[in-house]
Amino acid sequence: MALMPVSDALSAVLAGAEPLAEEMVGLDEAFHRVLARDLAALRTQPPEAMSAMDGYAVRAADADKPQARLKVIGEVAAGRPFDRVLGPGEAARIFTGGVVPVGADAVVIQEDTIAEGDHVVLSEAAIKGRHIRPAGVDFHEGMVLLNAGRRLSDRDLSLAASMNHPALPVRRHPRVALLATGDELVMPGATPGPGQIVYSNGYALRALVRSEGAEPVDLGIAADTLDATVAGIRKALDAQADILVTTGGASVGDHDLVKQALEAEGVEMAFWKIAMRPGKPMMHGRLGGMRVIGLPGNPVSSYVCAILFLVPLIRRLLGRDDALMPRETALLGRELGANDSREDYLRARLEERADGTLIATPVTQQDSSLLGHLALSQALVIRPAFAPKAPAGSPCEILRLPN
Ligand SMILES: Nc1nc2c(c(=O)[nH]1)N[C@H]1C(S)=C(S)[C@@H](COP(=O)(O)OP(=O)(O)OC[C@H]3O[C@@H](n4cnc5c(N)ncnc54)[C@H](O)[C@@H]3O)O[C@H]1N2
Ligand code: MOO
Repeated sequence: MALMPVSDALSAVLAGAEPLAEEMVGLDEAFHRVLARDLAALRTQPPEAMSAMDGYAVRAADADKPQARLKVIGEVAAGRPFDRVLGPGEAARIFTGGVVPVGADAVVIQEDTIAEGDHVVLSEAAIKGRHIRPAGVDFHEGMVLLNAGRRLSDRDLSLAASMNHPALPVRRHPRVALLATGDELVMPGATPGPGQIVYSNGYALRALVRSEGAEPVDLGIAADTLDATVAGIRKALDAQADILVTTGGASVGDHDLVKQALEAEGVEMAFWKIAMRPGKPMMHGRLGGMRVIGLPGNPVSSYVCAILFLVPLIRRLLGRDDALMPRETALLGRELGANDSREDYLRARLEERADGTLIATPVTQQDSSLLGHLALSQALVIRPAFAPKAPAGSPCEILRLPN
């Protein structure tokens, strides 16, 4: 049977993935959360024309050349506006953030003035509008400055505060349950017995899940039995996981029981096996509201599939406006042979030349068990199925790996 193309598999994983419910959180908690609704300013900033400097508010027409001598009629500090109108020949002492008095249309900085009792002499001419921040120069009440679907940055939090929002509507964290399978797995730090290997996949996956704004739920390691795998799936349901990610047991061996266990629990499989390397035995299905992604056990396969399928799914559930990872163009750092029927995702080193050109050099060993090469790679080079031989220097598509 022909394997499912990667793009069809991604469409199946994302089909019907609607943003999760919203919740209100305080500004400090909103960092890197995804905004659930467009956010409009609740006020105009600055609310009135304000001075950008310490000095004197003046009427520019009174002081269009140096040596103008003006009467100082009062003082304006930030938060302490003053209610008099500036008349001809008058000035007001003003400090940064002070509301510019009615009648004034320029500020002369303190360094360009000489105070003489209740008068001030300007050593520079005043220029209309100079050192004044007009009302609303930053934003006006009602303006939408942050859009739904945006992952909030540190600067966004200050902007939202300035818009006078003490709390923001964000999408709740998707819960991602991770269930490893394999009799051979022991935890890091243990002394592995004959043939045993150290469990590693979950660490990268949980970190990736967390960095994408989802909440990982660790369901541990299930033994290679149907009962243990079914018990793990039920734990995911009990944990109200939005997504269950299994690792291992996805292929065709006698001990690969994940698909069987999922189907026994009523999972409707959308696909099993895709035309991709690494990641061929990946599967996907649904159990009620829980989406299931069955990843292959090889550590590189599970990670690459998580980047390609799990990350966009989490982003869709968060309602992000950038669910699909951007692809870039680079030049190949070495020759590649012709590809077969599986789309290839080659681990590659990435360098940037002085002129900005990216050079992606696939590591020579691409076996899907090699974590050393994965850790040293910064990108995946994407080779379409049946791509012909490509010489060094030819353009290729890449996907950057997260840091
Ligand atoms: N006859 C065939 N054999 C295989 C095929 C195939 O099409 N026909 N596909 C191969 C491909 S491609 C992959 S990928 C693997 C995936 O198989 P499974 O998903 O069943 O994975 P396991 O057999 O359970 O494990 C593979 C490998 O990875 C190690 N592993 C598993 N989990 C972890 C973990 N959490 N941390 C670290 N290492 C883990 C496991 O010990 C195995 O060495 O199947 C091929 N076979
Ligand atoms: O496609 Mo499997 O995922 O090589 O290694």
